[in-house]
Amino acid sequence: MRSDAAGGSAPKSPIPTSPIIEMKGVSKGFGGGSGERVAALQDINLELTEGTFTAILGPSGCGKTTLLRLIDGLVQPDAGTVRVAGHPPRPGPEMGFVFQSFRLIPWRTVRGNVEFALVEAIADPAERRRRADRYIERVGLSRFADAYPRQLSGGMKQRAALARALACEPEILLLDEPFASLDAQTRELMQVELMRLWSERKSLAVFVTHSVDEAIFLADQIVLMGPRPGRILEVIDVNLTRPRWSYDVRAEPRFAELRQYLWERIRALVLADPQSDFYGRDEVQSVSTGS
Ligand SMILES: Nc1ncnc2c1ncn2[C@@H]1O[C@H](COP(=O)(O)OP(=O)(O)OP(=O)(O)O)[C@@H](O)[C@H]1O
Repeated sequence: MRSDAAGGSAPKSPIPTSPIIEMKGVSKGFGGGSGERVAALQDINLELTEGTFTAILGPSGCGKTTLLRLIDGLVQPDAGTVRVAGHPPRPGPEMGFVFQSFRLIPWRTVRGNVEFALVEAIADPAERRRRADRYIERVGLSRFADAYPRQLSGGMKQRAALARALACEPEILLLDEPFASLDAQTRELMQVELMRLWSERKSLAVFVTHSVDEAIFLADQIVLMGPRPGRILEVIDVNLTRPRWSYDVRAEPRFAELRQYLWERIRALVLADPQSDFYGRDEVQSVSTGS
């Protein structure tokens, strides 16, 4: 299933081989409104290795979030197995989460939010503060460490949420459309910020997104999913040199090639999905995915 979509010619990035996350034959359904079971994911087989950044890309409702929830153990599969470092998954400090909606505690400051996430991992309050301040500094929020979430812009809130997740120094970082609510410019800046932070520790990262450009900019590999029930169609190696913020990666022929290939595939999936608002419509052809 792994593919080098449209025959990319860039050098391969060295991807280690030991799988940390393993999903075998995983299916998951939810109870529908009229009592029937609606299949969200079907026969998911996926291995994710140490130090890799994986983007999960696919149309709305294809099960991207459900796949993340299976990895963190908050959702259990109906069939198949999920293993994290050889064990059934369970939420804990080795897994960090970043959400689109930030989920900061409104009555705590930025520092208070980060420290709170460290309570279980670090018993000594002074050490906890040092760690929190280090990560707040890393995301460029030192001047706002004593600010409350309501005093921050969307981009700053997301940086605070990133600091909170990264301060726990997780082995696995799960990100569910973390930049979807940001304006286009802030979103691009946050993508670079995330890449800088991730490249320092290279935890295994799984990033859910609707954006083709975002997936290509960030990921070592893109898991392309199809809808209803959600299934993996293809795993594509990105094969673009890192760090990608240090040159105009979007002008690379490989970037354009991947972008066109992925957009064509997603467009075809959406047009063929009877439950999609765009089912059977041709005018979608000219719509750009943007970032
Ligand atoms: N707790 C739930 N109860 C009932 N149905 C659910 C639940 N969670 C997800 N679903 C259904 O499972 C399917 C997959 O949902 P999921 O949120 O994983 O998809 P997604 O690809 O992340 O969607 P989007 O891109 O729109 O955020 C959808 O049809 C959704 O309605």
